[in-house]
Amino acid sequence: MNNSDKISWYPGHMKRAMEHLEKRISDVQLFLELRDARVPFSSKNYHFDNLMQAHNKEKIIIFNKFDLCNQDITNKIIEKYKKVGIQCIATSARERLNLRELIMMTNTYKSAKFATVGMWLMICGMPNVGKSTIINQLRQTTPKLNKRKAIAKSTASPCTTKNVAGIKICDEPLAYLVDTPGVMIPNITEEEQGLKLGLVGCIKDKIVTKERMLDYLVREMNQQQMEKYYKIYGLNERPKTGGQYMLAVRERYNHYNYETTIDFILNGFRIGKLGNITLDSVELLN
Ligand SMILES: Nc1nc2c(ncn2[C@@H]2O[C@H](COP(=O)(O)OP(=O)(O)OP(=O)(O)O)[C@@H](O)[C@H]2O)c(=O)[nH]1
Repeated sequence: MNNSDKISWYPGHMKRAMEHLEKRISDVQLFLELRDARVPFSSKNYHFDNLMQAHNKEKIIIFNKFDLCNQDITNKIIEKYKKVGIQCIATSARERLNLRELIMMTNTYKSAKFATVGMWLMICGMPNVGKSTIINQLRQTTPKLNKRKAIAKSTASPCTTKNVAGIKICDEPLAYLVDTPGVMIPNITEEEQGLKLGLVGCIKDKIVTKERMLDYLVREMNQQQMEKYYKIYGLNERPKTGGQYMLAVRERYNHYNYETTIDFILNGFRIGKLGNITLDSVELLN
């Protein structure tokens, strides 16, 4: 990642996203901050936290994509957060895990002001963490709403969530989503954070090079003693570097070029084929 990449990714997007959040902040009773459970700290946005504090707003942190992470680590983080009074929950929007529990959790924040009109929520999170998927799935958990078609578009590439204005996501307890899901743009200060966010698809591949991401991934998977990532491609030996891994997979599948192999591996990682992993360490909490 070079400086110009950092600059082009961050300020314009970030400014617009934050302006949008600020405009709607008074309409919202509770924010749902969606993070990718594979990067539970790297997908946090400090500007967002400052904004919440400045406006005295509460939030629930949702560690989504629980089906893809190291679940022991997520459980430890949740335990630690809860001890200091931070509300959080692990979900898998794809597998509809804990969505009803999430809605019940939001209900505990209901104040007298919102008693008859229901809860007004806003979902915020970095690109690709699953905002659209969770919105659509939340509606599916409500019997009367589940026959309607999806209202938020979900794709595997970052930055596709579009306006979804004031929609009902639950009948009992009554809950609405206010306006556009807030897309928080990462403020990347370290290369390692960029590599992690690139791997899970929160930032576009052109921002960090795919070769560096692959090298980082192999190092992490080796450090965590994972085996599935090479065995699944029929390799008997643990590769030492991303380059070694890529060459072995390319030879095995007879790919036409390196680019095809790298995309093949990165896509495999992103859908969880290479094994469950969390790239941030729980020690970052201390
Ligand atoms: N395995 C898994 N995949 C998920 C989960 N939630 C979402 N996805 C997938 O992640 C990708 C991105 O999901 P979206 O819902 O489009 O993410 P988003 O946050 O709305 O993305 P932007 O529009 O870029 O901000 C899609 O391919 C989803 O199917 C989950 O809990 N588990």
